[in-house]
Amino acid sequence: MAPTNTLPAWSELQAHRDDIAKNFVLKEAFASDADRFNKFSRTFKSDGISADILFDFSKNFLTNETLDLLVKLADEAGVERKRDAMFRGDKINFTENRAVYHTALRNVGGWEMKVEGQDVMNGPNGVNSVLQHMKEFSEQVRSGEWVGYTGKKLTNIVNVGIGGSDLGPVMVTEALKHYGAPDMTLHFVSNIDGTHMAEALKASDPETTLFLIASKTFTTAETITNANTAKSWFIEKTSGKGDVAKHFVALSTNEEEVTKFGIDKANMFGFESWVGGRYSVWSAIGLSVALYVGYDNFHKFLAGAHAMDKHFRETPLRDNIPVIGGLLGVWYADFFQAQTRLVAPFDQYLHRFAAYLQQLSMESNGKAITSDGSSAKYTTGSILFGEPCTNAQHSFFQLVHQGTKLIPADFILAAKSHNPIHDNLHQKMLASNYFAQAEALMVGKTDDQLRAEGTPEELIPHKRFLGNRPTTSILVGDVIGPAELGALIAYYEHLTFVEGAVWDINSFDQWGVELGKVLAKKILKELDEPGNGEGHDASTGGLIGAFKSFAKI
Ligand SMILES: O=P(O)(O)OC[C@H]1O[C@](O)(CO)[C@@H](O)[C@@H]1O
Repeated sequence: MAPTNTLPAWSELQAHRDDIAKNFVLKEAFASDADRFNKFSRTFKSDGISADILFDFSKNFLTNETLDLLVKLADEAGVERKRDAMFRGDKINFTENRAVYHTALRNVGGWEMKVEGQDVMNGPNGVNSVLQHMKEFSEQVRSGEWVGYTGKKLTNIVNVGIGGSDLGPVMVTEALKHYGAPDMTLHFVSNIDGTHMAEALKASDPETTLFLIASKTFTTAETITNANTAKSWFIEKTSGKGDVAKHFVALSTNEEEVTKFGIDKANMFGFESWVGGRYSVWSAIGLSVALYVGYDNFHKFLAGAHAMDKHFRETPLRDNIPVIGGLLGVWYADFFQAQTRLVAPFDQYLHRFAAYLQQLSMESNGKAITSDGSSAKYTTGSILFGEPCTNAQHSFFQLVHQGTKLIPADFILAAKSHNPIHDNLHQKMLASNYFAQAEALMVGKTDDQLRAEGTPEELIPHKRFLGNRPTTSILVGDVIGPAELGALIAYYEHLTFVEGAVWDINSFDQWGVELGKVLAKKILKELDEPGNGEGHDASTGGLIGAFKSFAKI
């Protein structure tokens, strides 16, 4: 396609942006249009999910004309065509020659889904058969029918995986803790830092521990090293009597490596190469979720995501919620030079949500090369960060309110708490902060207001809030249950897709993580050889030498 910044809508947006930047004051836009909230909010409703989710985009730099132009840009960039290609199973991950088909994993609606003419849902290794295996296994473990080598129920789950084979399962099991089996303890070991595994093993009893070795490729150095350490520990602790087949299962696409590791292929939960790591929580990689919250809840989680898929697939662009979210991402990044996006859930259960979204967003759209191999002449992927509120307010929100950078923010709140303790006071305080932060960021505080409060003149510049800082407020109409969580994650997946489609980059590869891996492999060998390694710059060589001398290696 023609470079995105040469599309007609791009220059129209640029001209429009100059106008908006000069004249657009959010609070005045509300004052002059009583209908603004209705105009720019969208409610996500679906049969697949009992609660409505309200997406309020009205506190963004948006007018009718902005939305028209952004939709025009999406049209010209072929967002719908690219979306349809994804749902058709085309190989849109063109640098790896793969389809991008995580939507098939949650296809509870019975869509026909094929890759290279092959039905991916049915058949011996199809999505439905893996789901059935996950259902049976999770039910057997939860009921105590599947026991360890001494006949004890397995209640301690250790998931060994990194990146997408860790972040999704951690985030989702934390988010759904309310639904978790009370007798089950979960550990997620990802880091190659031995401390991570050592601490998990310290808290584990081999008789009751189930290891899930989660790796799409089953070649990731950290995961395989951690898995081997876990296996040695298990064999040693059980004096060789422990039955690996009962205590180790694999979640992977690579049967050969799984078998080499010593896991019976009957205990392997497979998926296909068209599932990207950061999109894999819906696949066998989500087994820890099914074990912890039960298969029915896992199924609801899939159903919530499918409901969002349906909305994304079928809704015209102007009302399409992830499309609006993605276009706003482009709008701020490319036309307002916003470098970051803040996602702050007002929900303690979502305390790993931003960490999860960091991989989703930054591994997907941290690319500078477009589909024809040329460099993008515009800004792409934003830096995503976040923490749950109200904690974040007492930490980095100072910069969001009064710093020099524009930081568009998403705030997420559930109308109902799973823990309405103290007569729901906590939830009401949480909600009041959710409303107050977005309002404060928008309305700011003027010098006149400060003066009226008696602020000394010399403090006025310090206490002034310029306001006019955009937010998107997402309000879940009930508690955040499995289906609502599924829909929220799918919203961000599709938002990321839309951004990547407009930027004309491949949101589905991750070559940028390779170089460091290769260098680390070489240096690992050098640590056991004399000297400071071969061919390094003076700093790297010097550091290697200092490490060896400090650590007496
Ligand atoms: O599941 P695997 O193959 O072990 O990969 C783990 C992670 O490593 C990455 O490839 C990045 O290094 C991610 O994309 C992926 O989620």
